[in-house]
Amino acid sequence: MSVLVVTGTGTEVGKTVTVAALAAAAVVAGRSVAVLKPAQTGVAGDEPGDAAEVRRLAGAEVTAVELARYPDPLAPETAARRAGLPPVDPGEAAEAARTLAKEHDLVLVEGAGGLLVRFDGRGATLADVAELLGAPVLVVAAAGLGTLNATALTAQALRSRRLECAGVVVGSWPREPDLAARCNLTDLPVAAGVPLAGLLPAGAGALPPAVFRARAAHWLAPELGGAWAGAEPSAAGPAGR
Ligand SMILES: Nc1ncnc2c1ncn2[C@@H]1O[C@H](COP(=O)(O)OP(=O)(O)OP(=O)(O)O)[C@@H](O)[C@H]1O
Ligand SMILES: C[C@H](N)[C@H](N)CCCCCC(=O)O
Ligand SMILES: [Mg+2]
Repeated sequence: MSVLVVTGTGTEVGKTVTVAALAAAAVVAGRSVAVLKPAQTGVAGDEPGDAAEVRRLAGAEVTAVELARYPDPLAPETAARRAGLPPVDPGEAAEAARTLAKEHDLVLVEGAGGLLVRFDGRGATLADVAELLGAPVLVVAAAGLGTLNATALTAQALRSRRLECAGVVVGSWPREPDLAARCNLTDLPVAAGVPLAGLLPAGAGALPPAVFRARAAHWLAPELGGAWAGAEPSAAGPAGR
């Protein structure tokens, strides 16, 4: 059983849809999968969060676990404080992942926002969870101008904590990539110091789940359980290839 922590260079970069693709490729390959979202913010009541979205796209075989949710769409520390609720403890998050790893071939842990977003008043972050687990961290990045700096900063933060970076994935590859995006196919791995390990085509999250599951492996490199050979998604978009 293995645990993979998934962070991003920020929020809204495509972590959830990337986690869903990782889960789908593993399910299709006959592996058991759990997704853990330690801190879900910006959802209230019984609204579906990221873990539920992963299960919707990757299949009901996926075990989806959320440790805490807070209504304000903010960093978990801030959202917990404003809600008067206890923050997520990184030790509890790591223990939850270990427990899931006893019964699943693959456990995917999705952060909230970027790597150093605070969980609690002590400044604990997803990096602390990864350190406690000794788990590699996959970085999900944006495609276009600005992503090189954000990716390099995230990779540097991982290295400074002696955390293994499992690669960088572009969370939403545009149908008509501009000059910066096209150059980033070469420059992103240099900025990150690790290989480019996948491209999620823009719109992938909106595909019918059956199509998403059938295509997910094409978007991820073999080291992530996929069959992506480095080509850009076809212009036909995520459904086509
Ligand atoms: N490849 C994609 N296909 C379809 N929609 C996408 C894709 N990437 C991102 N989005 C959309 O952008 C929004 C943010 O994506 P996503 O939820 O994956 O971000 P995130 O990095 O997981 O954010 P958070 O920090 O809240 O977890 C969502 O509404 C999602 O539908
Ligand atoms: C609400 C959002 N979708 C995420 N769940 C939380 C993102 C926190 C980002 C904090 C920050 O980097 O400014
Ligand atoms: Mg998400």
